[in-house]
Amino acid sequence: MPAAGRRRVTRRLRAVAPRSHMEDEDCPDLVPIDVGIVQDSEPGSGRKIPVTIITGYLGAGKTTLLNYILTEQHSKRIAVILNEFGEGSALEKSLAISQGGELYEEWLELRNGCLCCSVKDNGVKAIENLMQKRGKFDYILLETTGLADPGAVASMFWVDSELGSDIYLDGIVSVVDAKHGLQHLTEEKPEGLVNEAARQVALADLIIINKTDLVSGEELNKVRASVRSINGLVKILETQRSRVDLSNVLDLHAFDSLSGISLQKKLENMKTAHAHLDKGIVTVTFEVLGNIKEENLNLFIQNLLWEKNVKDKTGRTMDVIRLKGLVSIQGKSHQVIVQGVHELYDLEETAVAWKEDEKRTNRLVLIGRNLNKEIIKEVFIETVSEKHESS
Ligand SMILES: Nc1nc2c(ncn2[C@@H]2O[C@H](COP(=O)(O)OP(=O)(O)OP(=O)(O)O)[C@@H](O)[C@H]2O)c(=O)[nH]1
Ligand SMILES: [Zn+2]
Repeated sequence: MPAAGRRRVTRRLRAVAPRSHMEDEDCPDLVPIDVGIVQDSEPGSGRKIPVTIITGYLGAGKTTLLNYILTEQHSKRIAVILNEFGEGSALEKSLAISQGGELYEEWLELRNGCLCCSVKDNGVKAIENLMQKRGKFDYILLETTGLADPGAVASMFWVDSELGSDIYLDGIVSVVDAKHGLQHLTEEKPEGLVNEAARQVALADLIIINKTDLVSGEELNKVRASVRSINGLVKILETQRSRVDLSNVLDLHAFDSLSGISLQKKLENMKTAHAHLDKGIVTVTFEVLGNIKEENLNLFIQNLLWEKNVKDKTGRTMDVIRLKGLVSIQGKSHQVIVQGVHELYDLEETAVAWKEDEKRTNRLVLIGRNLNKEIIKEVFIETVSEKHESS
């Protein structure tokens, strides 16, 4: 990999990251593609390429989903990065040759216009490699290893997206095994450890419950209910052999202001999940009327995500994995969308204007552990009503 062109995440951060994240040595930075001159002369080349992260527990059907997409006729030019960790039915045509300890991915061009390669790592290097083939594809699908934390991978793209990178994070899709998913999701982990399967569901913008051929309707209902109790916001599809309408997977715009309108509908229709007493991941949602100051909102979010000083009744830290919301910021005529993944978050004005006769309001959804709706709402009200001197 060329050292030239490497850039640290240091300026123009849209997604706000605490310092600890920025200094995280485990977080490989993406190499921005050198398109400077070409960009202006070639029509459409300035368009950013969406990346969808495909996650899901070991053997759930991620590779099956990507193979399906690769072999379907769909007039889309999709670059697919398969994770070859599991044996599965990965396209064996693709090669990953180890040379001097470094992996070199070979990209295969398929008959339907798609590109494919398989990798052993988290796939970020494969994307760098792929970007040298710009113009040959319009979309990137990235399979992560079954035990990966998709939040870490997502954060990399998200932070990078405003740094002149040519890609942006479109959404996180999680494949859940209908047969074994319930067992994975409800498995108790020692205190302090996160259940990876549940985390993948918590972070997802779309859930595909796969292998429905292996379960009864009753079992399927249980898996669906378990998924829903973890993530009250996510869209759920059910499949066999991961056969899914591509339009449901691509272009979710889950991380940009375009998702504001669909988020609004979801928030309005959302029923608050029952308060679970267990240690599992849950979704809580609350609404507070009024107009808030941006700096106060920042303070609230940073206390929650960075300082982690919001505790539940028993003193346990509320651990927020995913945060979404639509809020009313003083001085802004449009609704503002809040997005958070782990410690990164971002505020962006949407295209939806507050109507004159409309009550301005703030709706927030949090997915994570040890969340207590009443306490969070109280802390929110306290924080946004405090008079913090603005400069
Ligand atoms: N019965 C049944 N088997 C399926 C279905 N979808 C996938 N499989 C099988 O399940 C196994 C695992 O599928 P993969 O697509 O490799 O799963 P994966 O999530 O990529 O697995 P890892 O990469 O190892 O984590 C394969 O043998 C598939 O053929 C389905 O809908 N029904
Ligand atoms: Zn796989």
